[in-house]
Amino acid sequence: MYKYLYNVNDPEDLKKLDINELDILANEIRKFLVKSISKTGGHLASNLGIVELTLALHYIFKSPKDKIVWDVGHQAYVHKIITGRRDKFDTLRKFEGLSGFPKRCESSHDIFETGHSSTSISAGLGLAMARDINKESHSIISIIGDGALTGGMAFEALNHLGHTKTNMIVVLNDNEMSIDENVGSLSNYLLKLRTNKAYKKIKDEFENITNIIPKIGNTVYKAADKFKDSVKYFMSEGILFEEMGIKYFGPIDGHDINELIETFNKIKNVKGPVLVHVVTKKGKGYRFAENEPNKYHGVSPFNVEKGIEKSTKESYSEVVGNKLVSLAKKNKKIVAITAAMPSGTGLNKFKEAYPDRFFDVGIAEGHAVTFAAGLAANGIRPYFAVYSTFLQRGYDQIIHDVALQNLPVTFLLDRAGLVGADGETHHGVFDLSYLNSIPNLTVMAPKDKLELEKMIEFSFEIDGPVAIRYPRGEAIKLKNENFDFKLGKWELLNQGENTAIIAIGNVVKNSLEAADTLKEKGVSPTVINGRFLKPMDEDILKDLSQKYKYIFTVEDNVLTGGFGEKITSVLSSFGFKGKIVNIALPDIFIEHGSVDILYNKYGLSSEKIANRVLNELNIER
Ligand SMILES: Cc1ncc(C[n+]2csc(CCOP(=O)(O)OP(=O)(O)O)c2C)c(N)n1
Ligand SMILES: CC(=O)[C@@H](O)[C@H](O)COP(=O)(O)O
Ligand SMILES: [Mg+2]
Repeated sequence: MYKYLYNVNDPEDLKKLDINELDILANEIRKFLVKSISKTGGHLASNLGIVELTLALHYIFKSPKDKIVWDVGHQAYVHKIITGRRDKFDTLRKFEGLSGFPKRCESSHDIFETGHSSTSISAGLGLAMARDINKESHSIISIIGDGALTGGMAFEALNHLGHTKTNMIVVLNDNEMSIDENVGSLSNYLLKLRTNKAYKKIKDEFENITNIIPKIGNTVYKAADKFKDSVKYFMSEGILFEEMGIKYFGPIDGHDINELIETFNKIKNVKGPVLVHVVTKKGKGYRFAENEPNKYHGVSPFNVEKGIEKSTKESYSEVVGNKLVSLAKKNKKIVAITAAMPSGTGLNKFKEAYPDRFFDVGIAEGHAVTFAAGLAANGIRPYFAVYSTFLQRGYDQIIHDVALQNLPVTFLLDRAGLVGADGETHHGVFDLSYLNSIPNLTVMAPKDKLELEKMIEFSFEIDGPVAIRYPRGEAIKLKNENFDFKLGKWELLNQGENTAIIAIGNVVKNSLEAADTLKEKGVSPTVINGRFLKPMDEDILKDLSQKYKYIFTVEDNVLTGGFGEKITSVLSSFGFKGKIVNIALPDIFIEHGSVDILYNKYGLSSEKIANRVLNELNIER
């Protein structure tokens, strides 16, 4: 089935192939990607689009001496395939398997680890500066997508790069898509560059001229630069990158392997910072992904012939989207904000229903937070739906721009807790800790769908900042519902004796199940839904401290600074003499793998919670 794929075990093997053979290899890689990812799940469309670009980079540069730095890293599968990891693709994103992102422990070709967006130019510049300090000689190539380029860090890095005049290559992989449609004025600017044929033609002619002039010292380069400058001023309203001191090359066809190789060959020795603008098609070669690249950005296993079939399960993100739409119908001041994740956060429905009250700011979480603060300072009620892990980008802004002024901004923290296959970079396991210490902020976590809806309604009644965190995946409905919902008041789910389990959010379910198991062993724990992290229910805690010998806390957050540690400190202030056991995630970065496997490994499954209680109580299992 494959003629060349299995012959490439190292980038050097590419160099034995001619252009036609590389083209055939590109098609084989696409087939392999579709077949393999349809079984494991993973990031499909971005990788299908970047095949020729990856081959050309590895063809011209000599990795790992030359350093290839991926932005976000979700599009590094082709790079993994040709750097000796092809045969591990059946383990992709599975527990103890290949990571979905670059990982230094996996290969010397993975220079810099990622998962979050817009880091590649900063990291590349750091590598380049270190190279210069160390007096080494190699190329640094950062590959950034048009979506990732909307992130503030990328601009900060370009600003720095142009100023330093360091030798470094930025490859802009422009497929006109973020996960969803790309947004912003920069995206419009790239469109202009892509479609400005006249500019491209003159630039091509300019490049032809410079190629035939004998290159004597620096003089010709300088003259050519000057000429290029004048063309630039004549033809364009101002080329952003050139104005920043970065030489712009492109746009070039990212599926024409010959053009890519020629371009990289030409620019590899150009002095100073260079940006190569490459135009690609997201989802290239697989009909379904080409037609709906957003749907095929990140996929679960699917049928190759039929494509992805619609899930019948309702996710927490959908619950949020629907609830916000209904709330916004009644309250005209409600607006919704996303940082480039309208589908992921369930805000697409809001976008359709209220396009004028919906804002996609691009991959710009920090900006989104302060933008929300500005809206709130002028009487609007913003709801910013964002993945827990990405809100880490807006931490100072939450403190400085929102909480300090006690502004009514609601943060909807999606993908809180363990997310599974994306691993270390994407688990939302720090939010309870990082939000806990912020004054004025109310922090809640629902145990299920109905409580999440209630919390969203409730947040509108609070005249100050609110954060609600909820997990990735299917929204569950538990039996116990007590909507006597008051600020800072917890919910008693199960009245027991001697022992209490206080759980927050997604692990309330596991704690209830653990209590059922424990009953069979003669232990009857009280189970409490600790729905508010902040403020805490000190009345319940006081009561427990007087009546109970053992108190267990359960959270899908790191132990340090989280729910359990806070309860421990409140209980000790009440002079609690019994034993407190905090069940939480350890002080390490949690690897990728299914949530069930990770819950089991880290003691958060119902079985592991029950066993822990029995162990502490010295009761045989
Ligand atoms: C800080 C941060 N916010 C959001 C995301 C989610 N995210 C992952 S990939 C992506 C789109 C990236 O678009 P682009 O760089 O153009 O790459 P493409 O998938 O189009 O190849 C987004 C928004 C992220 N990884 N990091
Ligand atoms: C690479 C990235 O950050 C996103 O594509 C992320 O993997 C999406 O995660 P979900 O599948 O949870 O939406
Ligand atoms: Mg893109």
